[in-house]
Amino acid sequence: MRKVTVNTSTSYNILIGGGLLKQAGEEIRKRIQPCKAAIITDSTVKELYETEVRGSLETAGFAVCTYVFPAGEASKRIGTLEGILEYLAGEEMTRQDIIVALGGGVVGDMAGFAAAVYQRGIRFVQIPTTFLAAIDSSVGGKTAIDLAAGKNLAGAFYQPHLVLCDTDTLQSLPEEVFADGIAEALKYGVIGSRPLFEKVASGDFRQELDEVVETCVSMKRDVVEEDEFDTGKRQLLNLGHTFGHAIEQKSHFSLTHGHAVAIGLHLIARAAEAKGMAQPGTAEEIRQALVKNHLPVETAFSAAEIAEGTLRDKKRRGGAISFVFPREIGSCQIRKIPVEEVQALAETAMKKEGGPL
Ligand SMILES: NC(=O)c1ccc[n+]([C@@H]2O[C@H](COP(=O)([O-])OP(=O)(O)OC[C@H]3O[C@@H](n4cnc5c(N)ncnc54)[C@H](O)[C@@H]3O)[C@@H](O)[C@H]2O)c1
Ligand SMILES: O=C(O)C(=O)C[C@@H](O)[C@H](O)[C@H](O)COP(=O)(O)O
Ligand SMILES: [Zn+2]
Repeated sequence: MRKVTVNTSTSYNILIGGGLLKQAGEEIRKRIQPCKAAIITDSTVKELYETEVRGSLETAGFAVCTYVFPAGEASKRIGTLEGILEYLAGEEMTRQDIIVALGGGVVGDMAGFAAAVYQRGIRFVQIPTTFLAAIDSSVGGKTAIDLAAGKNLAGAFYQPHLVLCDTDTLQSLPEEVFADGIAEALKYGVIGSRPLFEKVASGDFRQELDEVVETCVSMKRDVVEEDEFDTGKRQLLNLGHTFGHAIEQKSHFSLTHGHAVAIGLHLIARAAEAKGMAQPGTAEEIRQALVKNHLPVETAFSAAEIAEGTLRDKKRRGGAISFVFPREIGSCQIRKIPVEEVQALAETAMKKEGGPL
């Protein structure tokens, strides 16, 4: 088992390894006295892993109840949050009890936000079951729901008490869901590690999953410890997300987060290169890595539509939005772009000799 420690407003461990689900109860009991534990999960993950986690918690002395909502991004909304909060109240959960978020990023973001606001905050444990959640969303304390206007527009910074990543659960992921995580893993590579980028780009790292998860969460840990509340360096983790979130929202969330980030990553690399900010060849290397891993690199939305969606980004401050631009694979910079120049930036990203991309 691998262990990464995160020292933020609260300190917690990320445990990574095969077979951890059956140790969940024991690992949680090492940190939290037996109490009531509400497992929050989605309809798909419930069928796969809830029984094992419930059994492990009960053996360790926890009294377990489970709340299930329909799988998918469409559930990451205020109605689901209300359902969870009313359920917790109906179960008479108190501040000494815990939430266990069992699932992908949607479950983690939803359950984390519920934990942040229920009785003004109860402890929660993340048990990620997608590659994306394992390397990214379960760590760092961003919790959120979507609004009709855009992605993650209501939420809280609220750190988990423990992250338990059983990498065996990643075996049951459909390929396209696994690929969502690959987009975020490539993002980490572009932000700060060419070796990671090359390993993930090769598509040949399934035998080294634990190591890849550890590398990614360690990179995220380093950034989040320095800037927990996203006022500076943490914005690097938004590489590919500024256009990506706009595309995701414009698709009415029919495009998954990871797939939208893949397109956003390619577009911003093209823009950086066209503006002379990135080493020539960077965008093509990113494009090839994405295509090799069956991720999209283009969108049918226009530059005007993407720019319009981008205006609601949380990195906007008045008349400017911060964008993360690659310099080369392994190095990025944050630059402010005036709102009125965002559409031109999107046009530059989409322009191709002889016509638009
Ligand atoms: N908080 C953060 O820092 C952060 C970081 C990145 C992404 N996110 C958010 O995460 C969400 C995307 O997360 P995701 O890609 O995990 O999507 P998801 O949670 O919707 O999971 C994708 C699908 O996989 C299914 N699934 C989950 N685990 C499975 C397993 N082991 N086997 C088979 N099927 C399984 C789910 O039921 C779902 O249908 C987005 O809402 C995004 O905004 C948050
Ligand atoms: O943890 C972060 O910080 C990130 O930016 C990670 C992203 O992968 C993630 O999608 C995050 O939820 C986006 O943050 P947001 O603040 O733009 O909603
Ligand atoms: Zn993301």
